Amino acid sequence: MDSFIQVRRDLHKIPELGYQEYKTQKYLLAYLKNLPQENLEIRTWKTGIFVKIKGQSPRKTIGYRADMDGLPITEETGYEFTSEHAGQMHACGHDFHMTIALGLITHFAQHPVMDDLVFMFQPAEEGPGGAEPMLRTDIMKEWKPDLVLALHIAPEYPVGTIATKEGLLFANTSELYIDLKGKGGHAAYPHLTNDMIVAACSLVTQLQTIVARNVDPLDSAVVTVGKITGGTVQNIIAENARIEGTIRTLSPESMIKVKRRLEAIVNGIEVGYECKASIDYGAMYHQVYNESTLTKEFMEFVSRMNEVELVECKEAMTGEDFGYMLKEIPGLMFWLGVSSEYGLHHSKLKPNERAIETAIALLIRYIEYKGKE
Ligand SMILES: CC(=O)N[C@@H](CCC[C@H](N)C(=O)O)C(=O)O
Repeated sequence: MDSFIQVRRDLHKIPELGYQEYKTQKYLLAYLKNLPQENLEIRTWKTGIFVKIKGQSPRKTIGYRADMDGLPITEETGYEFTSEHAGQMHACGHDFHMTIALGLITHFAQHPVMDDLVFMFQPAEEGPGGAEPMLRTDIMKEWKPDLVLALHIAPEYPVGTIATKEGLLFANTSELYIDLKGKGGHAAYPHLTNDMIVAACSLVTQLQTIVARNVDPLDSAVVTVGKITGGTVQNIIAENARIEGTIRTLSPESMIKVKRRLEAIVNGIEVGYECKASIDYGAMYHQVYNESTLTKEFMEFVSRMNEVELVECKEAMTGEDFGYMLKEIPGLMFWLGVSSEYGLHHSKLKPNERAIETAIALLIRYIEYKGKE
């Protein structure tokens, strides 16, 4: 198992943003080429990789997806194996997800398995999204799994915990980019300008009313602004401002309603501040919806294992483009407890590496169990 911890550390050092996972792909390919090749077929797609393992007497194909990209975060973990890429970090556990996939491939490249297995190393989960285009590839059409699995690390659960639920697990998401253009000028002559800093501040405040006043309190939604930029220097009134954020809803219908309300507010800003505004929704992810029968069966399987504790969790407002795979292929995603004081997307996230072994052991047994059906 120490070798997989080393793999995780190697991957942790080289985080790359969506569709720039060149070093990561190279590392994974070099690792895969060192495995016994008899039952293995490897194909690449952009910066992603498909790996097929031939089963002994396949009645179905089991898919497993691992995302590959890091985030634009400056790491502050203090790790000896800290990110070598300034301003980029594996702060969402994709180094774990890939290592666990390699652990499974390593095992099944050397031990017989009944069903065919297809592993997908997927770029750009954090954006702009790699799952949907990967689904449309000819490789995927040829190797399409009959069921598909994925996991996500969960800092809030102790190592040894597996958490999931039937139905909705992760929210619908949409990125949000709003550009405001007004009239800049001298800081001493505000009456001759349309200040986009003031417009942006007002817009951010008004956006908070969507969840507070337009979404049914028994439904749930999130409108988060994560970044504001604008202006040039302290004594010039800003001509431009940009707001970047994300919208989360529990249903695709609520997403449409939230966006209609948001557009009305942005129109109001245009009128009120005599400026121009443009909205770009960027990448949108379909909800992660766990297929009922498979999830029930998986949860029963996990609850029978002494080494792990099963938690039936609530849905979360996180997003995952794995939702697109689950829209077309029955399957499920689950949370893997990694016990970190700091959460996902935090510069100090330190997932406990013992969870790698938990996940590999669990999934080997589950895949073997599915082969006996
Ligand atoms: C598990 C997780 O943290 N996923 C990301 C997905 C990002 C989707 C997209 N870039 C957006 O911000 O809407 C998340 O932030 O939930």
